[in-house]
Amino acid sequence: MPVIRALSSVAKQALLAPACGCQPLTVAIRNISFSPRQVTSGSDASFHSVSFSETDHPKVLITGGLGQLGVGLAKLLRKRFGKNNVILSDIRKPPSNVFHSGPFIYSDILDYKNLREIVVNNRITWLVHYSALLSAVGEANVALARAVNITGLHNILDIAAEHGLRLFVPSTIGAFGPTSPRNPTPDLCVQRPRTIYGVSKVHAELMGEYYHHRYGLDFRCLRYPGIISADSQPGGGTTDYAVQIFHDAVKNGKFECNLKPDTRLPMMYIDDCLRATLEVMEAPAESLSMRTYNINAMSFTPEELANEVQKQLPDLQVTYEIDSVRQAIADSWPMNFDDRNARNDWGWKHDYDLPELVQTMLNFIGSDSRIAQAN
Ligand SMILES: NC(=O)c1ccc[n+]([C@@H]2O[C@H](COP(=O)([O-])OP(=O)(O)OC[C@H]3O[C@@H](n4cnc5c(N)ncnc54)[C@H](O)[C@@H]3O)[C@@H](O)[C@H]2O)c1
Ligand SMILES: C[C@@H](O)[C@H](N)C(=O)O
Repeated sequence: MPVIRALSSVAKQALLAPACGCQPLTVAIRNISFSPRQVTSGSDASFHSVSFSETDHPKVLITGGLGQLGVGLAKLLRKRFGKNNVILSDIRKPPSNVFHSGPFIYSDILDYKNLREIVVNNRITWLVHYSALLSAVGEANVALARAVNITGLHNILDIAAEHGLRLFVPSTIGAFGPTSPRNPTPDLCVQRPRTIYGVSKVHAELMGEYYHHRYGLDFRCLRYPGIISADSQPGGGTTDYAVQIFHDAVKNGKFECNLKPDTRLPMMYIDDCLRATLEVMEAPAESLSMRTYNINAMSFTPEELANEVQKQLPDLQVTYEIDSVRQAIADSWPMNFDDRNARNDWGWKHDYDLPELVQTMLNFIGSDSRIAQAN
């Protein structure tokens, strides 16, 4: 009998062992009983038992932090948790204002050991994973997008599970495709995106939820719409036109749009997006009936956006020169996003609709360019 018991225990361990064939590791964190990747030099049980207490400030690492969203998120989180509790990271060199505004560290998410070292040495408790190649640049470099968005995500998931981190990974309207209901798009429906970006984001949603159920990982994910910001540039997506129009309108009075005038997409002002991210990270686990939520604010077409901008800048001239890659992507994405679950579960509520968005963007960019002219 002891032999049978031993064999059945080995079989159980084998069944529970992750696909990478690593040894399972028992850690003293709520539900996590198995690590998905082997810790090479033996587990440090005392480290794992020092888990983040709800009364402490979290110690946050943001990957891919020098893109459109990371610097703004660091600013918001530093206001709440203290400057030194939020570390920005990226593979690019930070501009001097970012470098001097708080901790910055080099981190390539494809380097697993380097990531682990950063998490351990800085006693990280929250990880916000922003590194990615977006939809349009992803189509231009599928191999790199696959590496960063999929292999990189695997590193992040394993590190987060091993060290009991709360993990935020953004998804996107791009995680839906032409066979999804597009008007509106609910949280749960067919997801067959036709871009490497979308495929990698569906993969991230599913892997995060799987790690949550299998290893107890505290995975949280929001599907962002196209994000519009004044003081940071978008990184090569399909919704970038909705940022560029403001800069061109103020500087040149002319804008050439790369999407058709009637292409309707869900959009959000950056302050709403970053606040939603903080709110879902702080939401009590019991309030989350799902781990991946749609969030939305507004939906508009290039023509509707141009009309709203022209209320403030009547001389703006808009022409259309369609980019066939971006147009095909946009035509497969949601037109309206159904975010009722986020609103009901953890109280999501946006502040900015189209008129406030336009006013805020023009005020910001207008005052910026007046300052530049004066200098
Ligand atoms: N901006 C949007 O409209 C939007 C909408 C939906 C979802 N999202 C998601 O939000 C996240 C942040 O978006 P963003 O607009 O700031 O993206 P971005 O393209 O502006 O920035 C991404 C950053 O990732 C970094 N990066 C690339 N390869 C890396 C690597 N190997 N290691 C570490 N960093 C690497 C880049 O240097 C870049 O600074 C992304 O995951 C994106 O998919 C963004
Ligand atoms: C929508 C979002 O994921 C990004 N802005 C893109 O267009 O690729």
